[in-house]
Order: sequence, then C-alpha cells, then structure tokens
Amino acid sequence: MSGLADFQNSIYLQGLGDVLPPLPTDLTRLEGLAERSLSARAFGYVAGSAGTEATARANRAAFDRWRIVPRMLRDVAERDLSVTVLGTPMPSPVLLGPIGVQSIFHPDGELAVARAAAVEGLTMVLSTASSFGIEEVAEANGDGPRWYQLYWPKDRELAVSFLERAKTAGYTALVVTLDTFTLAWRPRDLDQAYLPFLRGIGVANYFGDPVFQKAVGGPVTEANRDMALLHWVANFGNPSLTWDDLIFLREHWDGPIALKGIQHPDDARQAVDAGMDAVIVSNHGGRQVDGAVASLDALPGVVEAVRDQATVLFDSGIRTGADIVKALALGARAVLVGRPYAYGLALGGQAGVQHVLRCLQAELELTMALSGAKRPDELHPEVLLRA
Ligand SMILES: Cc1cc2nc3c(=O)[nH]c(=O)nc-3n(C[C@H](O)[C@H](O)[C@H](O)COP(=O)(O)O)c2cc1C
Ligand SMILES: O=C(O)C(=O)c1ccccc1
Repeated sequence: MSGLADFQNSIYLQGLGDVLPPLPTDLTRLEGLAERSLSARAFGYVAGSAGTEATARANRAAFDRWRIVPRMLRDVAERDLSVTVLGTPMPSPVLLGPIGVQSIFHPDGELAVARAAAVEGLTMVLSTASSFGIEEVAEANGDGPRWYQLYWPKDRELAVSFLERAKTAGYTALVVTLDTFTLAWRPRDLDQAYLPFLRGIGVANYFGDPVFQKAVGGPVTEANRDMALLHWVANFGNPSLTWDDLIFLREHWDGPIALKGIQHPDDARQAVDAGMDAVIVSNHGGRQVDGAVASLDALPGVVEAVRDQATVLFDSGIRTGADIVKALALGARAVLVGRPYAYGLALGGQAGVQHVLRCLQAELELTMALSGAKRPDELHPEVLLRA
C-alpha cells in the first residue's frame, strides 16, 4: 500500500464520530460551490473559457468516450504510485499546474497552494503571473519540489531576470507556456470588463523585478502605476517567437525544459528536435482556442510522435482519479491539475487545496488497483475501451 488510499479510510473512520469531510469528495461539485463563494468576476475568470466554451466541454467529453476495463486477480496488494519526472521524485503522477492571479480566489493565494503542495510532497508549478513573488512563494513552499512557468515577455532582459530569480529560488524545471502569448476571446471576462492584471493582480513578479523597474523609471508607485500597467500589457507576450528562439532559453536555463500547450504531433517533434525535455499536451483548459480539439484526443498523436525521446505530460479536463488513469493509459507520464485545486483554494484555503490533492490521489490509487494496476507504468491503452 502506498498509503494514499488511506485517506478514504480516514474519512470513513471520522464518520464514527459524526465528522464529515470539509468539502465534497466528488470534485466536480466544487465549481458549483465556488460560484456561491466567489465574486462574479473571480468566478467568471476561473470557470470561464474561450468563446462558446465548446473546447472546455470537449475536454470533458473526451474523457467520457474512454472507459476503463477492470481486471481481476492480479495481486495489487502492494501499490506504488511514485514517479520521477524531469529529475523530480513525486509520490504520485500529479502536479499542481500553473494558475495565475490566485489571490482573487483566496487572500493567501499561491502561498496557501505552496504550503499545501509541500505538505503533500507534490510539485507546484508557479506561474509568472502569480499574485505573490517567485521568492515569497519559494519560501512558503520550503523543501517542497517546485517548477517555474515562464510567460516569455518581449523584453529579453526581463525574461533572463525571471529565469535567474527562479533558479536562485530553487525552482528546478522550467515550463514555457506557448499557447497564451495573448489572452483569447473570453466572453465571461469581456462581459464584466474584467482583467485582474489591470487591477494590479498577477503583476507582482513584474513590478518587483529590477529589469522591469528600470524600464519604467524606478520602483512602481502611484505616480507611474498606470504607465507600469501599460508596459506590462505591451510586454506580457511575444507573438513573433519561433522555434529558433528556444536556443535562447537553453542558453539561459540549465535545467530541464517543458513546452506547455502542445497539441499537434509535428509541434511535438519540433520540440524534440529543439532538445526540449518534455511537452505538456494542453489546450489551457479550453481558455484559448474555442473550437480546438479536446486535449485528451490530441494526446495519443503526441505520444506517438515523441516516443521515448521526451517526457509527455498532460492537462485540460482532469477532474477525477479515473481521468488520471485514462491520461496515463494513453501515454502521459504525469498530469497537471488545474481548476479543481483553484476551487479548493477558494473554498478552504490551504486545507481546501490539500483536500483536492488527497481526493485525487486516493481515487487514482483505488481506481488503478481495482483495474489491476499496481504502478503507473502498468497502465497502457489496452486498459481502455472506446465507449
Ligand atoms: C484561472 C486560471 C489561470 C491560469 N493561469 C495560467 C498561467 O498563469 N500559466 C499557465 O501556463 N497556465 C495557466 N492556466 C492554465 C492551466 O495551467 C491549465 O492548463 C488548465 O487549467 C487545465 O485545464 P483544467 O483546469 O480545465 O483542467 C490557468 C488556468 C486557469 C483556470
Ligand atoms: O488566465 C489564464 O488562462 C492565464 O493563463 C493567465 C494569463 C496571464 C496572466 C494570468 C493568467
């Protein structure tokens, strides 16, 4: 037993004393609860996706088209969910994906998430657009494993500064998000004229950066704040980047690099050719291209293209342990959780995030065992059937 499923037993045992879990254990129920506790703007920001949200729905529908085929009598008494990804040992193949502006969900934002991740021993991927700074979050994360997600700004000197700060603060792998050099058409935010950054949320890493400050003529104060925000808007993303620019990243980051937002097999091959260590199959939770392919449907093609030349990770639509089993069976080495932990944060701060992480891992372990798998590497496409 790896002990992850013990979480289930502990909940049942609490029932002896009439104690109930703090939040629902079916994590798909958290969105509805978060809607009641968050402001309309914050809820629209996290729950919303691009356009008609067809891709967000497709992400979920794709999981439903695969079904697990349970196997019997395979001695699954000793289970071990641990994996090592890009040099980071993990108790289970679950990471906390990068989510920006977390203080709109809870005042402790990324600090609470960093503490929750550290307690669970799971890897946190910190967004460039975090509400707390790279260094502050690292401190809250302590000895916990952490990776840094880069939004690659136009100003190269600023990019280098981010990378150096992340390295110094103990982030061991770099995730470069390619699918969001500009925010997409997001009606929920547009209808509420809501962009957290323009309210000064999610810009901590920029405003606190010496290179950024130099560009806006000194530390950001009331006097130059609007100018600083406009500089942020102008610098956030760079639509003219090409595959050749990855050489620049290699020069300035000596650890492993994962490209996030890959959906096409040819892009995956180009990532391998560029010497990247990993690709993250993701469509940003349907938040970027409405009408885009479901991320799970893109996964097998990328796995086939990459073979064993790079690590393949997955996100977009993970809500349950069974979803994780499906993504692993289709070839992902590990998955990134997105909205579910943001809802946990909104509903219960650090404890809410821990609840989400424990539920996911416990359900993953139980589902694997009941399907005849002791370890993640025992999951293969043959575990699944098309519905
Ligand atoms: C509120 C919110 C903010 C996000 N911010 C970032 C970010 O700063 N950087 C990034 O690479 N991805 C960001 N993402 C995308 C997630 O990393 C992930 O790809 C996505 O949430 C997966 O979809 P799911 O939440 O539906 O599972 C964000 C997603 C949400 C919901
Ligand atoms: O909202 C997002 O999906 C996102 O990735 C983002 C982009 C810029 C700042 C914060 C979050």
